[in-house]
Amino acid sequence: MAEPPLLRVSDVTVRFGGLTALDRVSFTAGHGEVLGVIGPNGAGKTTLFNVVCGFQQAQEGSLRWRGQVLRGHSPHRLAALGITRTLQGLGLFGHCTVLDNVMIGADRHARTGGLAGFFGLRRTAREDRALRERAMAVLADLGIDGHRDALPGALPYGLAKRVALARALVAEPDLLLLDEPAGGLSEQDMEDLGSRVRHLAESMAVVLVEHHMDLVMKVCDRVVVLDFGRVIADGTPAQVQADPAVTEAYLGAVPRA
Ligand SMILES: Nc1ncnc2c1ncn2[C@@H]1O[C@H](COP(=O)(O)OP(=O)(O)OP(=O)(O)O)[C@@H](O)[C@H]1O
Repeated sequence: MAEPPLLRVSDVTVRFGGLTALDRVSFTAGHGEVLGVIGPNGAGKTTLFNVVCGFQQAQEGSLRWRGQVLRGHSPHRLAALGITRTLQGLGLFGHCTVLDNVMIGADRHARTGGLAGFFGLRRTAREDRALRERAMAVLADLGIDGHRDALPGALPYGLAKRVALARALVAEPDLLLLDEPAGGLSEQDMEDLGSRVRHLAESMAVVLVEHHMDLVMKVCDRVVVLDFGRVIADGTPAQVQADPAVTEAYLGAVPRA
């Protein structure tokens, strides 16, 4: 029997009062795949990201991870499942060094997770050393190991974004969720991000919620397009670009805004 996709989102509906932010949204994300989620302002992208992360509960529908329904899905259980995320902006601890920020992301592997793991309360010296080595390896892979002792605020934005990515990668996820990773990046940083995401997809699935169309079209294997909370297209970049419903959603967004 065929393996189930890593993540299956089925008929997810989220309402805020009278407003339906997500309307029976379904899609899958599979190993080795970069899936883009796009849509005009207010289409439901952030809400969808929040549902997958467990920040937001869906009123209807389900999430399946490796074929199993996720119940009581919450953000602090994500890394243990093998799912990590970067948020819009940085989300880093300003008073912690780059290395400590990255080590915080590793609770999937540390024996003690969360804050206890972070403060080293019950982590053994050996676990701590292994975690430090893994964090340093991820920093080196992203070309920022030279900044391990810096505070994130002292780094240029593009490098600080890489720290946020390193923190998501140190837990060695099977699914990486990126919420607007290109926001605030220079052209060059965006190029680097694009090749990095392609490289990452060799060992995991990546879901990319993004406004920068060039990046999405260049990097994604498949693109899901939302409009008014509904999936209006799901296909390759070429297919969604040629889809009149997608063009209309984006053109229609101008007077709507
Ligand atoms: N907590 C909330 N309470 C009420 N309405 C909300 C809430 N969060 C989102 N919405 C509404 O749900 C809809 C979808 O919003 P969402 O932020 O998910 O869209 P988006 O595609 O991420 O938009 P953008 O591209 O502008 O970030 C919008 O109409 C928004 O105003």
